[in-house]
Amino acid sequence: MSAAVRVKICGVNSPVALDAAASAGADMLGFVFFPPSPRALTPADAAALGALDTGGAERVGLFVDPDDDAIEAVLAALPLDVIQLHGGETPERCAAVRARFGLPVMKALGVSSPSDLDALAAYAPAVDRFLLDAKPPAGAELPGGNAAAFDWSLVAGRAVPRPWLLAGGLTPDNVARALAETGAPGVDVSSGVEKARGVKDPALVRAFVAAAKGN
Ligand SMILES: O=C(O)c1ccccc1NCC(=O)[C@H](O)[C@H](O)COP(=O)(O)O
Repeated sequence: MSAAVRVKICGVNSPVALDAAASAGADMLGFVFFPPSPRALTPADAAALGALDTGGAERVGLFVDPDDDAIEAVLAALPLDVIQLHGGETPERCAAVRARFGLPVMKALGVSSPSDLDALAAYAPAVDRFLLDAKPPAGAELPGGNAAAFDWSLVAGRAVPRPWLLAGGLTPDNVARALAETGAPGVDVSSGVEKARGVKDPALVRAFVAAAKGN
């Protein structure tokens, strides 16, 4: 029997969203610390959410090319279980963040061609997990969370040297097919469970987790 699919709901930015994801059985809750995002939290917002029960889900803090002070400020407000780096961080920077904060690092890599996966080998010693995502479409304002999918055949059956999540354009309607076609051990979603940009829909969150976990 294959291991249970791990599910991350990203862009959790309200008590309603947190409760929906936690009660649906999400394994990871993503908190965005990138001010231009409509999903972004301030450290004060994070402190309020940090008081809520995650139901055992890991708290993942998402940063884009952060300096150490930015991560410090968040950690002072909200204990994190994982740091997601979603910018142009080098393997050396990922290793430095992991050493400085003593937390697992999940590195997001954009995928649009086979050669993008060559970077996995260089990052593997420096990180604990990968998130394989679509590259931002032309003109996008955000490096992620754009409801854009990539060609799943690029990662189908691929030996990824760390636990990983498939991301980009997933929805309750396509996640089971994405898992079947790629063999990914886990999935990440943001836009596909929103009723408006930056606003999670509890019913879509429940439907996504159920579809990903085969319930
Ligand atoms: O979601 C954001 O607002 C965001 C902002 C800046 C960098 C990354 C961001 N999201 C990264 C994620 O992990 C998303 O969940 C991932 O890109 C998938 O997004 P979507 O295609 O919208 O499901």
